[in-house]
Amino acid sequence: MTKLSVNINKIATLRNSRGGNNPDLVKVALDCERFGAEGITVHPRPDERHIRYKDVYDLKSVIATEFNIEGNCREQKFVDLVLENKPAQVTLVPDAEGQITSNHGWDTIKHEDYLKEMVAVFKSAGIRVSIFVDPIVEMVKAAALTGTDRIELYTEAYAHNYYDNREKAILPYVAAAHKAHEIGLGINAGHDLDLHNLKYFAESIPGLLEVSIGHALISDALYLGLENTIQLYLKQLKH
Ligand SMILES: CC(=O)[C@@H](O)[C@H](O)COP(=O)(O)O
Ligand SMILES: NCC(=O)COP(=O)(O)O
Repeated sequence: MTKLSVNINKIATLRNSRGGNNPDLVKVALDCERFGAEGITVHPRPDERHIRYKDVYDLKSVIATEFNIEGNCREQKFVDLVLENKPAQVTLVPDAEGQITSNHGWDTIKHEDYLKEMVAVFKSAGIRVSIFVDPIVEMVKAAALTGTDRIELYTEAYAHNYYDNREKAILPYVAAAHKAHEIGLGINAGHDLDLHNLKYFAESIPGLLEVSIGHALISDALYLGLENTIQLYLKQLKH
């Protein structure tokens, strides 16, 4: 069964817009768990425009499900943060500073040696590692050479092309997933997954272990309520 990890970046965006503690990020994380989320994802960025580094410490001490920290391991501050908090999983994402949102996966061929080094750093601290990649078979193959436990398939292209032709949009993901299985990598996925495109994705990707969803889920919660929204997302993952 695929686990739903709720990305709470957008809750922090809302909180930061007024400088106080409303909404309370920790409370929202705990409520997400209470409402059925099987993990909590955060993606602290160097400018701390949503998740602050301090939030990670606050969350780590209370989260009972799988805590997933995403970010760019080229930032030493990020590496230290992850090692000090020891989440269940770290997801390595190659974002440039100031980027609006993630827009590409790692070039695992070009950066194989570097990634191998970083994967070893996190794994020796007992942290499961996932590498964010585009759905390209060659990138999946090279990811395996780094020693990573999992890959996270970057699903923006799938989400973008879903309405046009979902059968075509899913093809590179199916090929990437088959390769990942063949070489023993676990599969996560995320970015722009939503209530419309999630079910077909989860049904089409065998052995999908986890999806992390933030933007659409938090937006849906404005209309549907957080508890109901989480239940609806969980329903899409049951097949
Ligand atoms: C790696 C990924 O796809 C998501 O974590 C995405 O980057 C969310 O980050 P923002 O909330 O900053 O857009
Ligand atoms: N790893 C993807 C993630 O955490 C959430 O991405 P999005 O749903 O906010 O696009």
